[in-house]
Amino acid sequence: MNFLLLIIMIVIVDLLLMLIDLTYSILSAVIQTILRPRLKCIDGELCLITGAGGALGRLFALEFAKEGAHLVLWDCNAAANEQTAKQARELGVQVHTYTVDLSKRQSIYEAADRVRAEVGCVSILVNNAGVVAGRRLLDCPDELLERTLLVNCHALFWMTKAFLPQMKAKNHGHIVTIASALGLFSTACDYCASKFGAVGFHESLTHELLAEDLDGIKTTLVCPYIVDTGMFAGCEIRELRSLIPPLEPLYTVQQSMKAILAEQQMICIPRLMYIPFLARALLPWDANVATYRFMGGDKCMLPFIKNVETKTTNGHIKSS
Ligand SMILES: NC(=O)C1=CN([C@@H]2O[C@H](COP(=O)(O)OP(=O)(O)OC[C@H]3O[C@@H](n4cnc5c(N)ncnc54)[C@H](OP(=O)(O)O)[C@@H]3O)[C@@H](O)[C@H]2O)C=CC1
Ligand SMILES: CC1=C(/C=C/C(C)=C/C=C/C(C)=C/C=O)C(C)(C)CCC1
Repeated sequence: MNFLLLIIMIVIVDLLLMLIDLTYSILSAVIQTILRPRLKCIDGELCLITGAGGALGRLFALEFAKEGAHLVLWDCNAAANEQTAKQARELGVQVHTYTVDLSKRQSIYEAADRVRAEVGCVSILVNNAGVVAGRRLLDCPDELLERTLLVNCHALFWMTKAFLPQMKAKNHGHIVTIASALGLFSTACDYCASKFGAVGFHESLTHELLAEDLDGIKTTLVCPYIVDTGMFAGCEIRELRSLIPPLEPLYTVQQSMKAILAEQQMICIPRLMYIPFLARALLPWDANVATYRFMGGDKCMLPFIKNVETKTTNGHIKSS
């Protein structure tokens, strides 16, 4: 009887402590939103960015360079990657480039070994590379569907397995996942499943680090809406699109940088994207379908898919 009482007391005390933690977390999140959070210094840190030859990857590289971080840039497109490296070197930081195919696990592990031997310990990892097939499910070759999952989702596992051990050894590091608003709510596109996977990976990794009390290793999840980089050229919602225009690439990266340097857990860009995310969880399915239809979210990928089809017919689109 006394033992049962003791257990109940412990649970009540734990519950009270949890409620204090919960209130503190909500209050500090509100205060962080209102006040300017303190940004950490990353001068001299080694930052690896994947997809660094692409639009957002290049801007991330330049922003990290401005903060004084040395760079390791990965991309499958060597020429574009070198172009990013050239611009970053002009900012006075050391830059090392690697041509890596992120859809191949072995290629990731081999490049990671080379980085460790040739450059040193990566302390900031920005998993930015991403692809989309942009076809209707039944029209899409299996290899392209597979590539979306390999690059946008599986690669996150291999990258983390390759670079987390050194971060753990020092209890110091930061792993950034560039996912998407389409990792929080979906529309008709092969890409969504891979980005949902990326969000799930980020969350479970974060829980694992917390459970091991590795509080020196931070994680940040970035979930942008459409960014004007060309990756989703044609994707649009109905006439109301001026309410939610595509994001400027530089704005997207600067907002992401603020979140990373503030060691923020997650950022939706723009904040408006929290609404469909919450609606997905709170409203019945049919209510969500009604809002999708009203906003044009149900068919937003059709013009993009048409674009891809046209380019494919003209032979401009790469299939791997
Ligand atoms: N643009 C948008 O609307 C949004 C983008 N995002 C995410 O942001 C990230 C960056 O997007 P963005 O800059 O627009 O895209 P880009 O296509 O401009 O850049 C992606 C880069 O990754 C490279 N890459 C593709 N596949 C591989 C691979 N297998 N191995 C190594 N590198 C590869 C690409 O090379 P190559 O050009 O040769 O294929 C390219 O240089 C992606 O994760 C994307 O999903 C999130 C929200 C919105
Ligand atoms: C579905 C949907 C919307 C449209 C979202 C779109 C068009 C997102 C595109 C995101 C992209 C391209 C991300 C890339 O990573 C609204 C109108 C916001 C709200 C209703 C539900």
